[in-house]
Amino acid sequence: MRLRFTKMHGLGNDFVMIDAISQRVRLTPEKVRQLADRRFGVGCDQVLIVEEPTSPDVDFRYRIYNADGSEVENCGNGARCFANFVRERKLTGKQSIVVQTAAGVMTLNIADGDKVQVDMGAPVLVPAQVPFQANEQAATYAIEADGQQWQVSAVSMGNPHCVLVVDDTETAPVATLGPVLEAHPSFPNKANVGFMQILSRREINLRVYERGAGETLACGTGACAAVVAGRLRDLLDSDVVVNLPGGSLTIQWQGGEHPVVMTGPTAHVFHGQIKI
Ligand SMILES: N[C@H](CCC[C@H](N)C(=O)O)C(=O)O
Repeated sequence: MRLRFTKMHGLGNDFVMIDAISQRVRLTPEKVRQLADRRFGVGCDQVLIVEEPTSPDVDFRYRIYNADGSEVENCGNGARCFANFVRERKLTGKQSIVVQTAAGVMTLNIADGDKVQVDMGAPVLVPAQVPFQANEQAATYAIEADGQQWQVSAVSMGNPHCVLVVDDTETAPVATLGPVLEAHPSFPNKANVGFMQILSRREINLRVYERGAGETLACGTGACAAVVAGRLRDLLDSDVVVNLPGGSLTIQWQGGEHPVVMTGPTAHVFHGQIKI
């Protein structure tokens, strides 16, 4: 199959974007892994596919695959790139784009300049819906991992996140503890693991070991989940600058059922074709 694609990134979290409206696309998990492979393929953290909408009140269907071939519910940096991708390809001229992912429906708003603001919806904290194994909902949970006990928050932004507070993201055990918590039995669908350093009530440093992709330079849903976790612990205010290795995002959350709003840049790298 010959495939046209566009390579984009959000703060270095990189994507192969595929327009499945103007071309027939049949991707198996194996072909996703091949596309994502940084030596034998194009190379990316996630593959994002734009499809025709499945209902009249939605502009597009948006499928998200991790580099390991797993289909997932949501991708924050990907949503920003998606918004610019569909406008760049003149698939829409709207400022506000309604998309359906495996997690449900979300609205992408194009902010000024190259910044894109995304209403990521309200966080889900009920353990069974994250999903996370706990008898009752709490701001933090004690779990055993790697021979130690950790206080973690369990937050869903459509996709599951495990967030812990560390003294210094530079020295945090991301490479060793990340994969252990990603596959921890308390998270039946696995988890993206966020290591958050509190700089002030309005700024954090964050590193994320992503489910199905490993540590990435940035994670949009991870930034949202970290701010939610920080507010649940009363460590953060409602508007927070999140510094990731690839750059900074602005996350706003008023608490409760309010949506988490993420604003940040996107970048176009190149167009290409590949035979897979
Ligand atoms: N690895 C994530 C999907 C991509 C999320 C991330 N790239 C973002 O910007 O939110 C998961 O398995 O839920």
